[in-house]
Amino acid sequence: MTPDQLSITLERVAPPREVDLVWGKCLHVIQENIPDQSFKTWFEPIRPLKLNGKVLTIQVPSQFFYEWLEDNYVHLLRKALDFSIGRDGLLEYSIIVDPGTERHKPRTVNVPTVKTPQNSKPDNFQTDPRLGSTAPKDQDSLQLDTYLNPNYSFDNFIEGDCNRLARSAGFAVAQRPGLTSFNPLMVYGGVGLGKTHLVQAIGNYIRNHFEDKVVMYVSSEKFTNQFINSIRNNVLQDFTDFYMKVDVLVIDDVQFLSGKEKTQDTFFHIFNHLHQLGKQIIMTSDRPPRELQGLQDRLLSRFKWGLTADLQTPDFETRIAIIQKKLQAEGIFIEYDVIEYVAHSVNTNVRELEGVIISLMAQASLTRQNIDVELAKNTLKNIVMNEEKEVTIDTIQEIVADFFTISIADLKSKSRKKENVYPRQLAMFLAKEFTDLPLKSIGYHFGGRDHSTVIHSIQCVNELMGSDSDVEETILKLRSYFK
Ligand SMILES: Nc1ncnc2c1ncn2[C@@H]1O[C@H](COP(=O)(O)OP(=O)(O)OP(=O)(O)O)[C@@H](O)[C@H]1O
Repeated sequence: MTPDQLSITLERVAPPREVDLVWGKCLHVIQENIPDQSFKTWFEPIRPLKLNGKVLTIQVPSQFFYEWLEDNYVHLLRKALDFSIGRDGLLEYSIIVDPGTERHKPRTVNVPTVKTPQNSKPDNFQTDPRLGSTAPKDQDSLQLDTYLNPNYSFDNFIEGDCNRLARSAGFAVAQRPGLTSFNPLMVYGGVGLGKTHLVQAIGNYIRNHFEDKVVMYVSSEKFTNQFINSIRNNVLQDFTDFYMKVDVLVIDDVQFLSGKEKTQDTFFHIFNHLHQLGKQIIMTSDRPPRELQGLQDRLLSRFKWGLTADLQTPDFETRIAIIQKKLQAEGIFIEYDVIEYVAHSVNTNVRELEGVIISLMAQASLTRQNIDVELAKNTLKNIVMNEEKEVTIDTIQEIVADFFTISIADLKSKSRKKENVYPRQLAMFLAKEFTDLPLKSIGYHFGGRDHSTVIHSIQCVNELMGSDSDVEETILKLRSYFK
């Protein structure tokens, strides 16, 4: 290296910032006082932002993260501040409220006791000046855009086989509203599978990329209430005029219009008017148009003019990706085996999956435990027990292990001993019968076996049942526990 190169290298090394040094001292104290795993989870993601006199500002990834620190580590943080700044040191949190847009919400906390959180302001619902509407300001008044939730975006909508068509059609519509052949775009699917998320993402995208376009998102329920109010207040013309002026109409849960003839008549006219003008119409429904009973045929036939795309239950890999995205948004780190366990166990819909993750975080916060598979199991057990009384794979394993007086560990182990193999095969057989889990997931719950082992076990039990009355009797007994 020549002296010139050396001097260049030296010039590039920035001196450490004071805030980094101070936070480094804090971390030193913290690391000495808590397990490595907790340190990694709760302190590594923190970024020191600035030091203003004795006030240290740190950036935390989410509201949840901040609350966790406050609930669990406030005394440790005080100790760390005493060491690095002194007893009059103060800590200020900067919370990332929306990771996508990097907005920050300052929140000052004088460790250990004084919190001065700034609550987010309620949405400022105003009538929209672009339409000159004079509708009164109540919850069913006519307002634009404000019903769009900015948290729903394409970026945080995970793509998988379950939603590929709907997502790409949605994205095409968002890029060229009214100009594709997907007009109307009808997205349908079961509860909690992302219909609202997807159509709101389309609305948000259009709003952010086409300033002049007026986007209206409304649930069919709200639309109906507005319609009824407009008749009551003798302003039906204002109501239809309002909707006929929008560029993009997103109407959620159209199955709700079922049986409401007058509302359907008005919607029909609005639909025709907008469609003729090349305005974009986007709808969701909990079932395909052909199954929408109580809707007029003339509406149903129009729903089919554009594209109808469905959302299916996400597969295992998509569930993993959804959980990871959710954790990332919350700024939480959870070991992969826990994520895998939850993804294997919750295969109904995304809302439920998110619910489990939130319960898990809450549970961990309340009991001050690390988020591990054991905690996930207990959380899931409680949710399932309370809400559905559904048979879970854990229950099956517990009952079968008890029945044969072997341990659950043996039931799941690789042991080839006869006294373990037979109960294991029976448990897999019952898991197939009583849960909706795919074979791959059942195998996963039995020590990570693959789906062909599960098929083999089920075949063995079927054969034994036909040839051995004791086996048949055992199965009858075991079944009775789950019915
Ligand atoms: N593909 C996905 N990627 C990320 N999050 C998703 C995805 N699908 C759904 N979600 C999340 O799951 C939750 C439920 O989704 P959403 O409310 O859009 O479902 P829905 O189909 O409209 O349900 P409902 O029929 O009850 O109205 C939301 O928090 C949403 O963000």
